[in-house]
Amino acid sequence: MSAHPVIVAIDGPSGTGKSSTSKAVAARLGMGYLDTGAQYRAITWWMLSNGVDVNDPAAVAAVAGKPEIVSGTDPLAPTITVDGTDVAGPIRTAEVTGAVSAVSAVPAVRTRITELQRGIAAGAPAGIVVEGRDIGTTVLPGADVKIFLTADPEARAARRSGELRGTAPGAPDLAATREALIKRDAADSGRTTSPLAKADDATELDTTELTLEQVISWVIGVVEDAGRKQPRS
Ligand SMILES: Nc1ncnc2c1ncn2[C@@H]1O[C@H](COP(=O)(O)OP(=O)(O)O)[C@@H](O)[C@H]1O
Ligand SMILES: Nc1ccn([C@@H]2O[C@H](COP(=O)(O)OP(=O)(O)O)[C@@H](O)[C@H]2O)c(=O)n1
Repeated sequence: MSAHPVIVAIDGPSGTGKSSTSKAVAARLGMGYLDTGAQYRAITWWMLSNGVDVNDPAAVAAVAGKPEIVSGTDPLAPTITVDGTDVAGPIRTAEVTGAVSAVSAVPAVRTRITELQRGIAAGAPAGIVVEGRDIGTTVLPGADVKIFLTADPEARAARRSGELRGTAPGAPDLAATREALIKRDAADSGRTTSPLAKADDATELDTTELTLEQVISWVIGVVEDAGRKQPRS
């Protein structure tokens, strides 16, 4: 038994395997799971649905406190609602994907969502795997385990494109997906407030040549090692 519920932070750019890995690790270790990207997508969906100009940071900041975002943390059935509406599907549209970097760069949005994330992590009785862009650096700098996943843009675009083709008829082709992904990485890495970055004490894993199962096993190994090193209660 560890002294406190274990907190695992998994960061990295799009298509590196954060969501699939985090869900599987959490499920196998009996922990909670939080997709922070889904929360930024949810607030972006609300802005678009309410006619807010997502390219006007002041307009976004003025209403950043309005939507109530609730995340369910069961890794086998994660949920996300905005003001009680299930938005799991709508937050994955190309429109939301195209607007999310602008909305998530607004400091008032980040403050609000970061508070929400810290509350969820602090209230996770069995520990939690939290995935995103700034979890190890900003949201949970004291996390027990910090992992930063990377992969070549080609591999990431191919994975994302394959996924979109499976779920969204008329999805953009590989080149368009690659271009959109690189643009979003640059915006997320270049923003002033809490950019996408590897924490100094995070362990990096390049997943380009690895199967998902290999990545999952490696992360579980790192989490179990950290558990062994913790002081016993
Ligand atoms: N190591 C891997 N090898 C091949 N495909 C992978 C690997 N990791 C993830 N995938 C696939 O790539 C897609 C994107 O993975 P996802 O976990 O959503 O990445 P992220 O959360 O980092 O954007 C999914 O379809 C997933 O099944
Ligand atoms: N911790 C986080 C997580 C996501 N985000 C933002 O939310 C967007 C969507 O995140 P996501 O994890 O759903 O992205 P994908 O991995 O699905 O491509 C990112 O491109 C970032 O702009 C963020 O700013 N901080």
